[in-house]
Amino acid sequence: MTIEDSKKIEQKRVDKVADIIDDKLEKVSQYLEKAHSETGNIERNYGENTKVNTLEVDDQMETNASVQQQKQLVYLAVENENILNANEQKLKNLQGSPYFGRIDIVEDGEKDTLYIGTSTLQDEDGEFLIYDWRAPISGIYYNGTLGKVSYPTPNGTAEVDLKRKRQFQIIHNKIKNMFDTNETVGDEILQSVLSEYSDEYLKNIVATIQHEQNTIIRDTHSDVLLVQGVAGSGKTSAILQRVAFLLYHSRSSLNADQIILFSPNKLFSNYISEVLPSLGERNMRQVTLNEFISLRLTGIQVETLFERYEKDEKNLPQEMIDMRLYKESGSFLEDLENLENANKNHLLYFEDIIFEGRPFFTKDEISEIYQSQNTAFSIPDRFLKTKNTLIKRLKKRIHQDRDDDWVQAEIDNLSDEDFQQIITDHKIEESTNQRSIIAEEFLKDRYAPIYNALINNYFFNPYEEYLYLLSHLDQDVVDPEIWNTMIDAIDHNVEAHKLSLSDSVAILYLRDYVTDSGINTAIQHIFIDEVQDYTMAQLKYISHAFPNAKLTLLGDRSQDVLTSSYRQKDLITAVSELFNKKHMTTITLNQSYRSTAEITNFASQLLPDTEKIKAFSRSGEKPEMHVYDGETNYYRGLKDCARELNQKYDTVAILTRNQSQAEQVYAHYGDEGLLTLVDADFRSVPKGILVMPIYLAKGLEFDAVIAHDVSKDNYPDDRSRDTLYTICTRAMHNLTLCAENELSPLIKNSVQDQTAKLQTN
Ligand SMILES: Nc1ncnc2c1ncn2[C@@H]1O[C@H](COP(=O)(O)OP(=O)(O)OP(=O)(O)O)[C@@H](O)[C@H]1O
Repeated sequence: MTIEDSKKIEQKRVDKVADIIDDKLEKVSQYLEKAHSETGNIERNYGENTKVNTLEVDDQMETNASVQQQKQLVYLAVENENILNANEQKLKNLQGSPYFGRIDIVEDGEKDTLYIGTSTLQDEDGEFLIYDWRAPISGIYYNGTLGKVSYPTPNGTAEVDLKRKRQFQIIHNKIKNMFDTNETVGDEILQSVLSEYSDEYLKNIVATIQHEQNTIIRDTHSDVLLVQGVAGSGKTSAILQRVAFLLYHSRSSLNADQIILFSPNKLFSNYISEVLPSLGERNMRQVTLNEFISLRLTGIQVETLFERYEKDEKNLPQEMIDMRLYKESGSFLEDLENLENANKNHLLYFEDIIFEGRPFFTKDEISEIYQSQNTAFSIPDRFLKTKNTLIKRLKKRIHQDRDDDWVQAEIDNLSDEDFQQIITDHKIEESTNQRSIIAEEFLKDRYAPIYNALINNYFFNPYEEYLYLLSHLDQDVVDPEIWNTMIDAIDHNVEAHKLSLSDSVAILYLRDYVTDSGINTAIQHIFIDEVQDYTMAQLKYISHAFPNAKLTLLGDRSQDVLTSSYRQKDLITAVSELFNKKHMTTITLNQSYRSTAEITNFASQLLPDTEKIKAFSRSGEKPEMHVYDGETNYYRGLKDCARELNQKYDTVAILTRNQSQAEQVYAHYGDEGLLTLVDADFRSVPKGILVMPIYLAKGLEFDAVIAHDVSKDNYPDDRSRDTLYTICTRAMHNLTLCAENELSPLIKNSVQDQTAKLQTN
């Protein structure tokens, strides 16, 4: 049979499946409409008073049985609607492009043909028209070459003979491309996908997942999965496909709320937000490291990495580097904990508990309770016993105070309604001492802030404790005098309610340890993108805060924009040392997909020989270097260049080293309407000509990139390598580097090697 004949047969099948999808969609829409009006009816039946909040079903508030029953009905109706909505979304995702792969297999002598798409579809008889890409057997499509292959089943590994692997590109239900291949997923389809222009949102890669990426996506065994992947190798894409895979794999025990992705910034969060919905799944929770820490340290302004980077001198003094490296290491946290344990007689720093402007429990009273605990117990145990004693004393006070005159007077002053409310709220029955019971409940409400303060451990001052430990730490990192100056600086900072990231993490770790709190056992998976920006202390804290979570860490040691000026250890080595007690798998991705081969080869030259990138065979224009004589020429040239590129490409990003350079470009531009200055408050990346510092463009990609001022002054030496590399690798189709006067030594060779074209102006 010719390929054309096969294509006709395949097209017929696409038409048939497309009709079935349309039919199913219509039915689901009808069911949905019905379900929606049913939910409305149930709600309306009970009127405003019993109206139930369907978003936040708070069981404690309403105890009334009929309301509970009502809630259950609404809950079921909403659940039903949710299921239908999810179904509808899945069918919509299949519409127009129902599948992308086909495998022909022989299993136990029986032939079978399977089509693979974003979700399962069955016909009326239960026949599978499409297999979900995450089904165990679909793994063959991504991993196996023709011949004998195996896949996991609940009863062990099954073997099949893979006879054919076919890929489709189906657009608007028409087969645009169709190939039989022996490879993971052949170049033709990838070529076509990768040559598309950039979008506001990252797309899923489900149809073209590559072998190595598939290993990351389908890993279910590792406690820590570390991926070192070159720029554009699909790390972020793999994370999102992996989340979708895990949700399918552990459907009954895992939901999207039990997964957290630590992402670099808000722009990035928005950029990736469409991938999971396009795969029929809900988005996981997303948080930046700063948000995560700030939430746990209320009232403190935690310095962001970006802020610190902006402030950092290019040449940090060696002592500063040494202190930073120590305070960012996992062993720093261990040293603090060990020191805390070493002196059994050390008195923790306690705080008065203030109620209505006066100490309710003084720190002397609290200290006395703590000191009366047997020192044979651990610090967290003694702390807990102290807390329990305080709670008991509070209860006793409530019991004692209830007959006090002021309490009785306050009760007398209660309105009838409030009085009655206490009786109803606390189900107080009529009895001789009803009034005392009411007084007690009244006091409980009144003293609730004290109870809260005790429960939240506000009587412990972790800041003072941290400063104390720092000043007693037997460190040999720097001169004691310099160390003490650093402690004084933190002290000042705390007074101004400010903290650096590394101090915040240490304080949180210490607070959690002493108070035995801060742990979230519900989270099952933590994903960290751009892990090269994290310190080992931060990773240690995250893994301590989520003890049941498996970690997937993805990064690129060569994109260490924020700390390359002083970081020394290799990412893989450092992470492996930190998690040496856990089952860890490391995967390396060397192939880049984002950029044309010309751009990738150029960027690759910036890296040491051992770290070369494999370019994908998509060719385009050679990167250009424009050198201008003097500032006026430079900015005029930069502007012309951006305008010219914008005629061909929707998004042209001028990327700078830092915020002030971005502002400088913006100021020189004059014609403001033509250029958008993107800052940390942006939630999405607009089209047109943009200017932004590279750290905000982390993880993003643009059709065309202009690297701003790649001169000798701006990128003088090796320490600028990571920044320049990260800038260059954001470009998909076109890369232009502009410099004033003299080119940076980092790229001078590229002209001789002819990986870039030089143009002097
Ligand atoms: N298997 C694939 N099929 C199609 N496109 C892919 C594939 N892998 C990666 N890509 C594309 O390559 C580009 C880069 O992918 P992604 O952003 O996931 O890489 P990354 O490793 O996170 O990059 P970086 O570290 O540079 O931010 C994206 O446009 C993505 O869609």
